[in-house]
Amino acid sequence: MAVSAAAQWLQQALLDQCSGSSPALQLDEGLVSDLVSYCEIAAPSEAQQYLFSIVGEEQCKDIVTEYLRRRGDGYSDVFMFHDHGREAQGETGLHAYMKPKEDETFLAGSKKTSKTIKQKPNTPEVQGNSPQVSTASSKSGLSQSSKPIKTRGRKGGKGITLAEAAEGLALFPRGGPCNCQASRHKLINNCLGCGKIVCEQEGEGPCNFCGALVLREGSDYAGLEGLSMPPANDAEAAAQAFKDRLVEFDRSAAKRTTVIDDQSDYYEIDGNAWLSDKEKLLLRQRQEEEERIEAERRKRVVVTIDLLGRKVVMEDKGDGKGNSPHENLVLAGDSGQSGTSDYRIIPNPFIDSNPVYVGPKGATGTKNSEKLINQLQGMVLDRTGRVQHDDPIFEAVLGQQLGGIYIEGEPTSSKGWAGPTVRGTRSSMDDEPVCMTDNRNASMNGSRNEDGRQGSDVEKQKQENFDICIPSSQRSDGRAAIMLAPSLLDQNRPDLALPSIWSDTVLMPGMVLLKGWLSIDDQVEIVRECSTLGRGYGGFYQPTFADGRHMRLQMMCLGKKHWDATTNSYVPRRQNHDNATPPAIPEKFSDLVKRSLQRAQDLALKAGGLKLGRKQVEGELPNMDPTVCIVNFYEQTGALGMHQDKDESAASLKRGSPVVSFSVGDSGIFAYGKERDPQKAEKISLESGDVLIFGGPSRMIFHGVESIIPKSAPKELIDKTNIKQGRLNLTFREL
Ligand SMILES: O=C(O)CCC(=O)C(=O)O
Ligand SMILES: [Fe+2]
Repeated sequence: MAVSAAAQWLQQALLDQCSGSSPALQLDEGLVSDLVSYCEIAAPSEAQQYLFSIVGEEQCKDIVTEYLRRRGDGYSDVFMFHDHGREAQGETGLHAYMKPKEDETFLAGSKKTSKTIKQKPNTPEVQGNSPQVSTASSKSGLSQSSKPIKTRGRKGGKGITLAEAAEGLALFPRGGPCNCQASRHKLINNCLGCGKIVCEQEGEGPCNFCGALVLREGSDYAGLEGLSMPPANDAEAAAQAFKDRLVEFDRSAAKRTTVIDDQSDYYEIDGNAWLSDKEKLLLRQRQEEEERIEAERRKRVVVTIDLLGRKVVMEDKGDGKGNSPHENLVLAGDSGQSGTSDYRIIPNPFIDSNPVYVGPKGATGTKNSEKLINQLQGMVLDRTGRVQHDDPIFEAVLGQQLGGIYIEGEPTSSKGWAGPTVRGTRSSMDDEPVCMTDNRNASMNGSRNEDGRQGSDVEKQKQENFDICIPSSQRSDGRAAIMLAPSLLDQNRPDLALPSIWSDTVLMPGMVLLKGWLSIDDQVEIVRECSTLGRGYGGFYQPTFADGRHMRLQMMCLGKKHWDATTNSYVPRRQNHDNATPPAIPEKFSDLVKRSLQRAQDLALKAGGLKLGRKQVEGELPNMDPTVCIVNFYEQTGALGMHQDKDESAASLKRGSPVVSFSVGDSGIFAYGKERDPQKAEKISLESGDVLIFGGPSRMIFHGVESIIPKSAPKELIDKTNIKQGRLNLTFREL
């Protein structure tokens, strides 16, 4: 092995110190040789320190100085004696690797002595990003050269093994210390000594904190494969292969891992430090798009508020591709009139029975009613008569009768819903009658004919008067009357706890109720006859009191005279309205009156005989031959205030000639008593077919009709006559 001249000089200088009679040193030749060998591989400062500690500073100070000078590796005395142990830093700003103290953990299994790197001024020892081996020899032997050595297995000297790096034989490109923890600069690796996260700013090399070597994964500097010894046997080879697999698995774990960040669902955009501006913009756009889609979806929800059913129904109309079957569907008449109508209505999708179109033909009646009907043409009602929406015209007719309006479809049963058996308000009869209905007949005042009605006038009158039934012209095609449901006020009105009367009853002396005495056939005949008469000359009209108030009913008089509401008297002509003479009382009616009176007299006799112990009953319920009949038709809101029937002749009244009253159609709450005060009155329900007779001692009772019970008429009667909702009453008297 070649030995440098400096080493030879040092060896000789030390041996000289050991020779002579009084040698300064007592070292044998072998020891001196080892000492020189070590100095040759050590850095100048270490060699100096080594010699001082072995030989003694006093003895070998000059020798060391000369030896180092002879080595000629560029270190100045100043450096050697004053900068010992300090990390060398060249003009390139690169750090030389310094081995940690021996008691510190460095690289597993490495206990090499560190070497301080000699750095020549203005001579970069590191080129590019690759470290170069410093001027040092490998441990295997002393190097004669101060030039960088080439590493094993690497061409061009650009790479070193890990072992060499661990020995401190490499210079690494280093930046200044950085604590970004790889958030600003890319990651090099974690320091295995202290855990510090080393970034590219710091670069590979000794950890700035603890000095342990930190290399990036797969570093060119770290020839791990070069370090590994070939396996000694198969078991070791298998173990190494297994280790390599585990290490590879660990290294590629990040690539195989999919991170699902739930929080990103909530679009924490602005406050998210991990997003770039571009990513934020992208996420914001995506968020807006999703919000827009959601808003569109919500718009497609249909909400139906069913007031009567007391429920709110929501229907999602789906994805918008397929509309609801009801959407945009406008019900139309036969001729497609909906296309031209101003009142097209989208039907309620949640009612079982679809609404139907109001036919073009309205009811016969006054101009006002015709106008109303005309307005309703083209509108859509459901079969119950419920209005499909809040059109003002519909609202206008809600509180009124839709007389004469027909809808297409099956006939509607008036028993379609169940109303209470008895209901009414106390207040309705407190005062004198007040008009609560429309003035549909008011226009008739203008057509008053002083001369009475004859010929064509009569025909004209037939078209104009009120009809208690649905007109026959509209019946033939099976159309059914619109049945307006009772108002909420009606529905919620507390029922009066009236005693039910199921059979013929003597209510008081001279007052007898014949329950259901009129057969259905009788009732049908009465309705048909009154409908015909009512529409004709001298037929129905709405009377007006002297003070201008309208009675809440339709009236016509039959027989000898007409009752005048303005004068409370019987007159031959309807001078207060159209000067018509009253139609005659049909024979059939008179016959029914006589027969029913006979029955009532029988009952009164029995009751009177039992109650009063008298055998003479003639004074209690006399016979009567009807000469006049007042026919009243009460619509749903109709009523009649408390009154006495005292306009007949004095003789008739004195005799107690009875009033015979037939009730047909909807039931009515009938109040009666000895006083006008309705609060003190008895109340009974007069139902279709009932006959009430009051005469004799009861002839002058106060009585009135408090209210009408909607839809309480017998279905058979409606089916056979198409009578409108309301109550028909006929009172027969003898003048
Ligand atoms: O409608 C009724 O039941 C009574 C009618 C009445 O009292 C009358 O017309 O004078
Ligand atoms: Fe009366």
